Amino acid sequence: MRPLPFAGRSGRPAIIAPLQPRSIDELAALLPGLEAAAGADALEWRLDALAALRLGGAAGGPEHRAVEQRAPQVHTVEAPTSEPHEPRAGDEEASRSAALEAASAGLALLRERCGLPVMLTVRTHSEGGMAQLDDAAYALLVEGLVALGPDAVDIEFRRADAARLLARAREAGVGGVASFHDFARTPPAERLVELCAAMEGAGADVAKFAVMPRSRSDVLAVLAALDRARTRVGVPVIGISMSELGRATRLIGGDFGSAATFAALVGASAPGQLSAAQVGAVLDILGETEPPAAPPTN
Ligand SMILES: O=C1C[C@@](O)(C(=O)O)C[C@@H](O)[C@@H]1O
Repeated sequence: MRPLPFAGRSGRPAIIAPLQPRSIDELAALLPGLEAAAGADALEWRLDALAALRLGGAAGGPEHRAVEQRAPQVHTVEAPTSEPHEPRAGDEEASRSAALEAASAGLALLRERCGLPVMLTVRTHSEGGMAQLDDAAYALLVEGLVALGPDAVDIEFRRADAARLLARAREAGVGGVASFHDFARTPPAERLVELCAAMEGAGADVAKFAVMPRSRSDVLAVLAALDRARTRVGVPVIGISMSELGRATRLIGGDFGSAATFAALVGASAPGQLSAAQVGAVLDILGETEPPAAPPTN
C-alpha cells in the first residue's frame, strides 16, 4: 500500500478530490477529466453514490436534492430529503456484493489510468451520505473494502465496530482514516480535540472531522481544535468547517495543522468545497517562502 500523501505537521496539506460515480461506467467517464486536471494528491471514491448502495440499495430510491454547486461539477452534491425506504430482505447482501464488485473493478481502473492513491469511503445517511446501513451491514462492507487493498479506507468513528475495523485495516496494511461528521453544528474545540485523541487511541492512522458552523466562532473553533491537536494528537488530523461560512478552513487549515483538504476535480462531495485548482493556487501562495519583490521605485 502507498501511504496517502498527508502532510506532516507543518507541510502543505494534501488535496484529496472526491469522486461520486453511480456506476463503473460513470467512473470510466470521469477518467479523462481526472487525467486532464492536475492538482489533486489523492482521490476519495465515495462508494455511497453507487446505485447499489444509495439508501439501502434502492436503485432509483427517494428524491435527492442538490445542496451546493460551487466547484466545477459533473455531479452535484446531494443529500437525502426523505426517509430512506426499508430495504427488502436479501437486498443487503446483493447490494454489498454489487458494491464490492464495482469497487474492485474501479480500483483496478483507477490504478491503471490515474495513478493517484485512492481512499474508499462509504458515507452513511447518519453522517450526511447516501447509504443507509446498520452497524453490522456497514462493518461487513468496510471489511470487504479493506480486503481489496485500497491505499486507505474511511471508517465512521461512531460505528459500533470502528476500533475493530481500524485494527482490521492496520493488519491489512490499509490506511485507516477515522471520520466524524456533524451536519447540524460544531462541537466545542476541546471536544473536537478529544475526539481526535480518541480516534488515535482506537488505532486510527488519521483522525478526520467535518462539522457545520452556525457562526464565525464555530469556524474559529475548528481552527483552534486543529492547532491544539498539533501537540495533543499523535496522528495526522484533518479538520473542516463545512459550507460557505467555513470554507476558509479548506484553504488555511494547513497552517493550523490540517494534514489534508478536500477539493473538487469533477464534482464536490460536501458543502463549501472549492475546486482543486482554486485550493492549489492558494496553497502555492501560502507555501511561498520568498517575500514578494519590492515595488519599483521611481
Ligand atoms: O470526510 C470528508 C470530508 C468532506 O465531508 C468535506 O467536508 O470535504 C467530504 C467527504 O467526501 C469526505 O469523506
